[in-house]
Amino acid sequence: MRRKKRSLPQSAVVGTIHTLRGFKLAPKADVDWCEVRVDLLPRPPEPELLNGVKKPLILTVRRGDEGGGLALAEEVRAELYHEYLPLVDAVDIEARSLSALEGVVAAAKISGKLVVVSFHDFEGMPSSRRLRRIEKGARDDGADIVKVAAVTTGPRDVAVLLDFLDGAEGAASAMGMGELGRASRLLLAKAGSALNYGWLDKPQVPGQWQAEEFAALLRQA
Ligand SMILES: O=C1C[C@@](O)(C(=O)O)C[C@@H](O)[C@@H]1O
Repeated sequence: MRRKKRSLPQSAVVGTIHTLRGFKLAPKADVDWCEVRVDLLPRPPEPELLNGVKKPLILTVRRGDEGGGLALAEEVRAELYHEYLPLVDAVDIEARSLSALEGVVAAAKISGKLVVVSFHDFEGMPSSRRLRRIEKGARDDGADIVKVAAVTTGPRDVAVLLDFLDGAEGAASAMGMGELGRASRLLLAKAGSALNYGWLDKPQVPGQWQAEEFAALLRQA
């Protein structure tokens, strides 16, 4: 598949591919984008598998402490990003890995790929001020889209994510995990979150919708 330069997604539903079966489901799935979680797959996928998805693709290779499945040396992780870069439309890098992977961001920019910079909090909800600082740092380092996923247990947590979207200085994504995860995802996608994740094969994060169900609900919401 030839990869043309993508414009920024708007309220797009992303189906995550984190199992080999995910590659089979993706081509027919009624979603806007797909994400390949190379770190969660049993082995690095063959290029044909990525080409077979036939949808705009995000490449993600997370470290264990970022919610990923890989305990690899940073050079190896960078190599994986470089290897798959021509086959995708965007790369997703966790904010804390930006300095280690600055070469990947540079290569993505040169080849016209979108750069998504993510921040995850699997324990709670950061303050609005902290999220704003993270956004500023990410944009300074080249982020086209800044994405936050954090635990939403009560209305205040959802409000923090809505506020993050509302005050963002460019394209942004926000989503809850846990108790109010699903409810927050519908609301945030409707409120303009650029990328909104759901599972294709099996749940990956507490609070995700099945991706096609999510897309259908959003059309009605
Ligand atoms: O950053 C994200 C968002 C996510 O963690 C979620 O909460 O749906 C799912 C991940 O695969 C993706 O890289």
